[in-house]
Amino acid sequence: MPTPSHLSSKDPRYFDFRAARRVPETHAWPGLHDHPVVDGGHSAGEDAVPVVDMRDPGAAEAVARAAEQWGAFLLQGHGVPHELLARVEARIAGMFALPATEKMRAVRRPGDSCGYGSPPISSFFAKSMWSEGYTFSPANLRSDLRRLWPKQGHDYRLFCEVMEEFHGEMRALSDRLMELFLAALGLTGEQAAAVEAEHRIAETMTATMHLNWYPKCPDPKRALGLIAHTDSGFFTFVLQSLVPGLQLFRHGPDRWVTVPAEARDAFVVNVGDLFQILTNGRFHSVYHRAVVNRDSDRISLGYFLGPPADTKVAPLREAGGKPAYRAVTWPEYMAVRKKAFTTGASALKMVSASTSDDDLSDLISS
Ligand SMILES: C=C1C[C@]23C[C@@]1(O)CC[C@H]2[C@@]12CCC[C@@](C)(C(=O)O1)[C@H]2[C@@H]3C(=O)O
Ligand SMILES: O=C(O)CCC(=O)C(=O)O
Ligand SMILES: [Fe+2]
Repeated sequence: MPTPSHLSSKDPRYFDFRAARRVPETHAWPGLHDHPVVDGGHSAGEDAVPVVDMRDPGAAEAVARAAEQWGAFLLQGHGVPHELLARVEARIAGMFALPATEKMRAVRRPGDSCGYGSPPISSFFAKSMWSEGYTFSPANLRSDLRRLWPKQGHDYRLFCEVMEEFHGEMRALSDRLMELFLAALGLTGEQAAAVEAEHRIAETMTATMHLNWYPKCPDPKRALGLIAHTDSGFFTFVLQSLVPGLQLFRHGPDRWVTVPAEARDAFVVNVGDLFQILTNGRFHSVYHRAVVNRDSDRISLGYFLGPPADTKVAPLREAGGKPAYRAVTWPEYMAVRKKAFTTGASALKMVSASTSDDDLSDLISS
């Protein structure tokens, strides 16, 4: 049967992770061990991944420290019920356990942000990752999910219901976290309300969900679950199963810090590139990757928040200092980042205030 033209040779349709007895060259990444890996558990001293408890009166200061120094933290006391998170995880596991032919009905088409298969970033690399992913928009949940379950049966209904409930909780939590971030910048409640009235940041934020499945791997030292990257939006909540695999990059000395996975129901919060721009560099995005292991599959969920596609993001006056970045929309930033991947440059540097209007529009359009 002819292969649909939108499938590349890297499409997971051609690779059965379950049957693999070794990691082939197509999936073997060089340079994975250039930096040591350390544990980021709570007793790890300066490598302990910061923890923020939203119920704590000192939460805003804890967010400020973590967002300035790490660009990431574990979030506890968020109020999203354990029982809901358990149902979400069970439904995700069920979705990834579908036969490949069924998952591939929803394959990501070129240029689409939603769909099944490798995440968009994979198109910039020659090697394939040891994972499958599924991206969808909670705003179009029912129609997006019909590509996966065209008959709209029992599994479709349960998946949609649980994801709608989860999205409801997460969208409300996103507003609360945005308030906490503004307080962390030093804004009083009144100033934060004025910022929101002027820019409508929290009100207009959009959510995208990306689910990751990292099958167990016969030779985890050669393979990579998700290539090192920064998230591009404002911030991301990551829910990881009890299997560790997420690593955060830290400088001085350069190392990967493994985020502990045993903290029941904690979300990892990653600061994204557009938030670095919005906060004028006060909070910085975090470079992170996911590794795989020999014994267990791993599942994670990313709930990505960012501005609507037509909204320019520029440094907030209230963040202080001379604006360090130019104003960009999310799609414009993605275009710059694409360019950066192909040239090895830094996308954030490319949108710094020192880039001229003309150079920026060249970068976006070319
Ligand atoms: C909202 C988004 C962020 C994301 C691109 C996307 O449109 C949907 C998938 C997201 C994801 C998940 C895996 C890593 C990542 C870099 C990628 O390729 O797809 C992120 C994107 C991002 O943060 O830029
Ligand atoms: O699997 C993980 O823990 C990280 C996932 C991630 O970074 C992403 O989806 O952007
Ligand atoms: Fe990420």
